Amino acid sequence: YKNPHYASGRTTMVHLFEWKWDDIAAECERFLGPRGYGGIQISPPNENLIIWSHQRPWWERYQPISYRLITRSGNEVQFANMVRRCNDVGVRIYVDAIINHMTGTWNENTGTGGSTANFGQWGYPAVPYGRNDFNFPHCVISGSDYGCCPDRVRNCELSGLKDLNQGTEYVRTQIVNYMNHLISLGVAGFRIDAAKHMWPGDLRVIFDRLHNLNTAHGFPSGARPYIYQEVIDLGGEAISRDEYTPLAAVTEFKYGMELSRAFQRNNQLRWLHNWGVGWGLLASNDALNFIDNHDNQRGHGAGGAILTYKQAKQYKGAIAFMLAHPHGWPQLMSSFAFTNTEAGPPMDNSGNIISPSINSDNSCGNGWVCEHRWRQIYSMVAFRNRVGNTAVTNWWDNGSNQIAFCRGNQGFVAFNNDYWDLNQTLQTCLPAGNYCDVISGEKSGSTCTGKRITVGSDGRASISLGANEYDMVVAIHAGTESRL
Ligand SMILES: O=C(NCCCOc1c(-c2ccc(O)c(O)c2)oc2cc(O)cc(O)c2c1=O)[C@@H]1CCCN1C(=O)/C=C/c1ccc(O)c(O)c1
Repeated sequence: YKNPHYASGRTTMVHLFEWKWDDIAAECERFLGPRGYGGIQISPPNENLIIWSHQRPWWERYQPISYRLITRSGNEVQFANMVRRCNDVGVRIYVDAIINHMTGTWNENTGTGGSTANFGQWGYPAVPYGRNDFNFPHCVISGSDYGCCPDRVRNCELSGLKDLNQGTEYVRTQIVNYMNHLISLGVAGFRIDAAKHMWPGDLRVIFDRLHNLNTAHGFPSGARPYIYQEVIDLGGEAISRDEYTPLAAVTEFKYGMELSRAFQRNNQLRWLHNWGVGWGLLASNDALNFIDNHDNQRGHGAGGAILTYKQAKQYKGAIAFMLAHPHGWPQLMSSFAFTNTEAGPPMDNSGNIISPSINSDNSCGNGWVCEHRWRQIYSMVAFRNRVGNTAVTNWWDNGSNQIAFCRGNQGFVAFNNDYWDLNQTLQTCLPAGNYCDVISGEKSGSTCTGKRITVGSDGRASISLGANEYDMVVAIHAGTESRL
């Protein structure tokens, strides 16, 4: 369950938060496929409760009312079409699976597919679920439970959401059928939302009943779904992510928390020379890493001040480091712009999501940020694809916030987060020749729109990175995007 099954040469997933299925299919064909992205995490495709009382908040999609594939992102036909078109261009689809709970209790009780529910009776007729399918006695998790009481964290309601009992055969069957239906449609795996709130033993039973991936979508026979479990664990809680790593991969919230600290100068970059398990991070193959995600980019997630698109220069620096460093499997966030942390995606006054527009400079409009279309970010995806599993070598730093390192003889990257310029002749480990810096520009024919870097026969090059430049990174590699 720890292999993403990316098409060969691809390494990186992007979370297209709240995108519609037709728009994702188009983005696979016009951008993500050609640019070498490996996969997409999509928003929950199952029917969710409509919550107008909070103006359709982003978190209404985390309140299931059934497992029917009908949401504001589209219906089952559009879902299947998206998976087919993305797999056909080498881009995998991972489903955000909300299997811990159903809805909270609201005045509104209609779902995005028209299903209704009876919250007071724990009645979800569109599944169907009834009172016996939920944990008993009724209890709600309180803040102090996280530190003392694993049973309550698993058996009580998370923020008032009806808490399913995955210990019964009936509930397991409903969940497994939902996930196997998605596998039959060609998805490559799942994010298990709120995994901390479910018993590892129940999850193991559920995972082991999942079918192999669908070979008609290009997966090798016998391929198991890629599963990454959302376990927010920054330490100090009774439940540890180590209970979940024997099962499948786990979201590594420490990754983004520590890199956000470092790139905001609360830690010197030089300390990143041993980035990895030396920092208390999960083992590389167990870790799904990210700088920000849909929850902590809104500040109520774990870990304090997380870098987001709003702090663009530092954010691109942290993203570049994540993509340049071999540790773990990276996930990029692709957001809609927000100031209100409850707000849902751009929508018309009937509540329909407005599609991203694509500007002439390839950026997005209509309120979509499209970080995955930022040159500095997609260029580092190509860098990561190129350098493969080569090792970090020739680490250099200035004892402060200027660092540089090689990836085998395939790539070289340098960072300057000091208040003074970086001007050094450094070992790039690359073959002699001329390279375009893929951060300040890109290769255009036989010229560079940004910096041009000449590597000598000794592999050394003169690297300059001003403290006040637009970006704090220089990156060159042996691939066609950089090498002249
Ligand atoms: O203040 C809120 N919630 C209480 C504090 C956050 O607790 C939640 C956590 C949570 C937070 C921290 C933890 O350590 C933890 O174990 C769980 O996970 C969820 C997962 C869901 O599928 C749906 C939810 O409503 C939540 C949730 O409310 C607002 C209003 C309701 C949704 N929500 C939110 O803030 C929604 C947050 C949310 C939604 C989806 C997620 O995947 C997620 O990680 C967080």
